[in-house]
Amino acid sequence: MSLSLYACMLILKEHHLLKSSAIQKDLDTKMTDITYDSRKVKNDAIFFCKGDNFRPIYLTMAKDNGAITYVAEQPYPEGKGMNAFIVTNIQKAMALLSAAYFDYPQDDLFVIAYTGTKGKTTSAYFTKGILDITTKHKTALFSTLDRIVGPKPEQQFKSDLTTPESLDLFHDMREAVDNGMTHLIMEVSSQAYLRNRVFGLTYDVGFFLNISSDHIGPNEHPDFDNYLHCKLQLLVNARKCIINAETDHFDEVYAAARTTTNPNSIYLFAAADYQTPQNVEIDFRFESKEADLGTSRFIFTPVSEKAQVLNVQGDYQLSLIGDFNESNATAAIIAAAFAGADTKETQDGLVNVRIPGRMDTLAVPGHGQVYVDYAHNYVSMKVLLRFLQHEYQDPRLIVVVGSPGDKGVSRRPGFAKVLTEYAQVALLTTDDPGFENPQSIAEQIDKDIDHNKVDVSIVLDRKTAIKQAIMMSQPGDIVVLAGKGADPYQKVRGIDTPYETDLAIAQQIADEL
Ligand SMILES: CC(=O)N[C@H]1[C@@H](OP(=O)(O)OP(=O)(O)OC[C@H]2O[C@@H](n3ccc(=O)[nH]c3=O)[C@H](O)[C@@H]2O)O[C@H](CO)[C@@H](O)[C@@H]1O[C@H](C)C(=O)N[C@@H](C)C(=O)N[C@H](CCC(=O)O)C(=O)O
Ligand SMILES: Nc1ncnc2c1ncn2[C@@H]1O[C@H](COP(=O)(O)OP(=O)(O)OP(=O)(O)O)[C@@H](O)[C@H]1O
Repeated sequence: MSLSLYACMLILKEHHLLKSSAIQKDLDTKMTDITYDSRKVKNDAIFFCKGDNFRPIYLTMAKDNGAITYVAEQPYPEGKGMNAFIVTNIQKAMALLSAAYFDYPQDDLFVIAYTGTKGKTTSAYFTKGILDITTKHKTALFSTLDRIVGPKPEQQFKSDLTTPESLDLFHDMREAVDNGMTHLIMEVSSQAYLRNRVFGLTYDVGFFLNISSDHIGPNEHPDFDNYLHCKLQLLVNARKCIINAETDHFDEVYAAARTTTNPNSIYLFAAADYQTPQNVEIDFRFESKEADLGTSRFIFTPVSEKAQVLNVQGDYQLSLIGDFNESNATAAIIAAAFAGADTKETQDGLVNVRIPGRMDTLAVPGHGQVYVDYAHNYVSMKVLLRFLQHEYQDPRLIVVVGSPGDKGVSRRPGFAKVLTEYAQVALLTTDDPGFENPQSIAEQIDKDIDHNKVDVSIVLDRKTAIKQAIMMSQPGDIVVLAGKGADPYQKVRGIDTPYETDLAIAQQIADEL
């Protein structure tokens, strides 16, 4: 892979990003490496000076390590003797130049993108389950949990971000294409738009699943409007837009899709009995059928004329319980159908999908049923606890939960509200405290809980909290270990401190009984 100075110049000018340039060599000079990390620079690299924590010394290091060109929002004396592109927006410039450097790998992939406050990972894994059959394992996945760029085990690794930095995104797409992948399913976070990680990227099919208050705070979005605005950008950049008609702010979501997409390419889905306030026509419906505590069953029906051509009507079964997962699976069926899946592949692909940390369950002899779930804001906890309350017919709900530090501050009153509404016992504990004091986070949740309704204790050591919750539970009770999912770490003061996982701890406690 390579990129010439001339190509950089053209791309930056075309997008009105170039403020000035300093060219030391022939414009045909090619850069044969690309990075934003001085520690990774190889000879003849193009280096991006970006980020809140960028220091000019990194440019010196990059130059010493062989970078010949830098891109930045301001000129740096440290870059003397290098080619320089000074741009108005480094994140946009990096996205555009990375796409070009990696030779536009998105053009060789059918790209399915999911955004939404909740359900992205689940929908993405459901879609992968189906398309692995349809494409014979030629489907890549960029999710919060895993990045899968090929069929071999060494082509699968853990993600650090839901949506990677643009340079990494296009790099991994190129790897996927070179590994023979034909399809890509990706989760797109609101941060990805805020930070221009997906600037210039168009999706074949883009999904808007839902929106609820989250990710607002000093290191995230300034307010809800900004959060919604960023999420809507996915629809503006999708060739086909699929919207969960039951989402909050439906009017704004639908309007965003229509700004760039013909209504013929916009599809809505909803539960069988859901009526959109404006009487907009629903294209796909799903209807729950009788389920047991291990499986969900539902009927999926394309109802509009334009939806019926997809021909994936049928009865579907999931190994992942939770009525919200039927909505997520509906999205996956639509995505897979647009990618060419038929009903049989879809049924076979969905039935065995399990996602680490989503509705994992464990029966503890002599005690309650344990659920480990990644629910970590008001809405996701509410749908989870409401579902368990309904399925188990008003059991005693014992919930172990904490709220992360440095972000998502609105989750704290949200947890207090949902615990008051549904739980009988709450053990407030530690969940990625970061640079905050976990005791103080727990107290912030605790102060808004109605103590007449919920028996609350603060047990900061998460393992101890889990043990106490399980040991106090009686047969018939439900113990919910919420928020961490399958995370094998606690983020403490900038360090991912190893953590055994909620499920492993629960299993260990059960084994020791
Ligand atoms: C706020 C945010 O988006 N920050 C991301 C961003 O950081 P940044 O651009 O500010 O870069 P930085 O970490 O300040 O580092 C400065 C630069 O110096 C470079 N450097 C550093 C050291 C050195 O020796 N040499 C060197 O060149 C670094 O490579 C970097 O380019 O780029 C980094 C990658 O280069 C990301 O790791 C980082 O994500 C942070 C850690 C993060 O946690 N982000 C969260 C909020 C996030 O994006 N979450 C969403 C999900 C939430 C949602 O649903 O909205 C996600 O998509 O994951
Ligand atoms: N459609 C949905 N509506 C509400 N809650 C949901 C929905 N789907 C999943 N959840 C809840 O949210 C949790 C996280 O689900 P999932 O990982 O699929 O979402 P996500 O959008 O990827 O989340 P995040 O951005 O936090 O990583 C689940 O464990 C479940 O409790």
